[in-house]
Parts: sequence; structure tokens; C-alpha cells
Amino acid sequence: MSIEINHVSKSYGSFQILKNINFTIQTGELIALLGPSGSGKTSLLRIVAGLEQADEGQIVFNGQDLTNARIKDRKVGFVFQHYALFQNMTVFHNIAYGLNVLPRKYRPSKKEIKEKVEKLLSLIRLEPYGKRYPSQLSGGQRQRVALARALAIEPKILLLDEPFGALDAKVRKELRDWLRHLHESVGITSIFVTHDQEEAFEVADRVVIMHDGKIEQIGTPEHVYDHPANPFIYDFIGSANRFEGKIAGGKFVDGDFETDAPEYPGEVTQGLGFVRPYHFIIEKQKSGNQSLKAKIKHVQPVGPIVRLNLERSDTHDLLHVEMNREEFSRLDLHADELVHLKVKKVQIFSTGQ
Ligand SMILES: Nc1ncnc2c1ncn2[C@@H]1O[C@H](COP(=O)(O)OP(=O)(O)OP(=O)(O)O)[C@@H](O)[C@H]1O
Repeated sequence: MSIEINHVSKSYGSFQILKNINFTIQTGELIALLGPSGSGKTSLLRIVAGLEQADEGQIVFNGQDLTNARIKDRKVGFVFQHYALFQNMTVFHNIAYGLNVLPRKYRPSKKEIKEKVEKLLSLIRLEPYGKRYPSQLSGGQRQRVALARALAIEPKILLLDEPFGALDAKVRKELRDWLRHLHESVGITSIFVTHDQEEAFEVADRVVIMHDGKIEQIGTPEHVYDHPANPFIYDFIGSANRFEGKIAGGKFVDGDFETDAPEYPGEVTQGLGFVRPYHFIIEKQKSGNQSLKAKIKHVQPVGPIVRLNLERSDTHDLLHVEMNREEFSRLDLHADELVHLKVKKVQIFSTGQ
């Protein structure tokens, strides 16, 4: 089932929380809505679900306009951050719940329900746990049950709102891998809300990055990471060093840092440059013209890489640089040493004025 979100806007009073949101989710796709707190992710998800109404725009499922359809006619399954399992029901009955409450003429037989729940228990890898109560499960197991319960009614669409938000980092990581596999085997069109960039990038086919009620960029995780569309995305995803300077005559200049900016040939304007920590070369001796003098302030080995904090000699701004351990040993670098930095890759944005 495909989902078209057509020019959706929504306000609370004079505060507009969604501003002309417009994109299509293909059948079977897993989309992550990613953005800082308050960017409008949950509101958009609730509008797709039918829990809220948009002020403008349409929600279209497989070509059918469901903007005004009731929740139960949309056939969506939900999983929220806080496991909303029924505490007084066993795992089995929690999963069977949506089927047991169907009107008699749609309700499967007891035997069919039992078979279905057993299949779902196997899908979430909790076969032996059917007789347990939610209080006898770990947080991660409860979220898997919540997912099985959502899948029991065979929804056309699955909506997940920070489903792993309340769990610790290790369990979150396991559940991410597990959700990805589950999605590959079930293939249901899904929207996953998160503010965790790593989670979105690991799980989703495409990520939709939201900020301030607007979409900043849509693309595959690889594309968004390699080609952030604007400074907000550079700052939001992954760590990047930020250079504030001027663009003039096809060049970007910030203190002693100078680089070509051929995408802005004739402009004279303020600009921002972003450099990922692993896009620097450190040299002991200055070579060529385009290098930047800096002092090593702190060295921190982390597994196979070494993280360095350096202070620029011109502006005294801090830079974060990463290199592999072999390269670090080969160069024999030390704290308080003055070195020369070259930049392998930089992305420049004009910020106007
Ligand atoms: N019922 C409401 N009445 C008034 N304002 C609301 C209501 N619901 C949400 N908002 C506001 O709308 C904006 C978007 O909220 P939303 O929950 O969609 O953001 P979010 O990106 O999901 O954030 P988070 O990651 O913190 O859950 C926020 O500024 C929020 O305060």
C-alpha cells in the first residue's frame, strides 16, 4: 500500500506545526521521519493514522483519498514508545486482542486465532513466552509483543512512534536489526519516527528529515549522509567541523583557511563550510598553500581510530579530527604539537547577505 502525503499543513492556534508537507511512500517501503524534538514528526504520523485531522492537504492510500476516513477504515497498526500492553492479559491474549474484538462476522475462529498468534510469537522469537504476563518480560521483549499485536490485524500500514525510545542503547541496537529483518520478511509499508540519526539511518530505506514543520531533505541514508542539502542537515547528522567565512570570486575564506567554491562563481556573500572529522590530512611540515596551522590539544584513541582536538592558530576555534591508528602512529603525534591541516573534502553553502 502506497501513501501519498499531499500538501499537508496543520496549525494549533497561530502556531503552524506542519508546513506544506508533500511526499510519497512506495508500497513496502520503510521510511524514517527524523528530526529534532518539536519538528512535527509525531503530528504528521498522527495525521496519517487518522488520529488528527490536517487543516489542508490530503492523505491518499493506494490512490484512495482517506483524508476524512475514520481510523478503523485506514487499517493501520501502531507501536508507541511506551508499551501499551494490557498488564492483566498474557502475551498470547495481548497479541490476540485485536482479533478477539472484531465483530463476529469478521472474527477468525478460535483455532485460526491460536495459529496466527503462534506464528507471530515465532516471528518475534518469543515462542515459549505466550503464557507470561507483560510484567514478566524485559522492555525489549515487551516492544516485540507490542509489534506482534499491531501486526495481528494484518494492517496495510505500520506506524511506529519512537518504539525503542525508552530502551537502553544495547537493546535498541538489537531491536533495530531485528525490525529491519522483520520488515524484509513481512514487507509492510512502514513509517518510523525517531530523533536518533543512527537508528533512522540503519533501519530505513529512505529518511525524511524534518525541522520546524518542514521537510529539509528526503533520500536514502547514503545519499543524505554524503550530500546533505543544507547547513541544518550537516549540523544535525554526524559530526562536522564548521567554518564561518566569506565567499568571493569563487573562493571561500575563513581566516587562513581558503578553498575553491566553484558553485558560487560570481557571488560575494557570507558562507559556511563543513568538513567531516575524517576529511583532514595532518602533516608535520607545511606543504602547498592551502594548509591550516593548529595545535593538538587532546588525543583520544577509540578502538581502531584516534580522535584529536586541535586549536586553530588563526581563530583559536576547535577542530575535531579523526584518523586511523596506523596513520597516527606513523606520524608520531603528541599533545601540544603544532601541525598543518589540509582538507580533503569540504562542502560550502552560501548563507546570503
Ligand atoms: N495538541 C497540541 N496542541 C498544541 N500544540 C501542539 C499539540 N501537539 C503538538 N503540538 C506542538 O506541535 C509541535 C510539533 O510537535 P510533535 O510532537 O509533532 O513534534 P515531534 O517532532 O514529534 O517532537 P518529539 O520528538 O519531541 O516527539 C511542537 O511544538 C508541539 O509543542
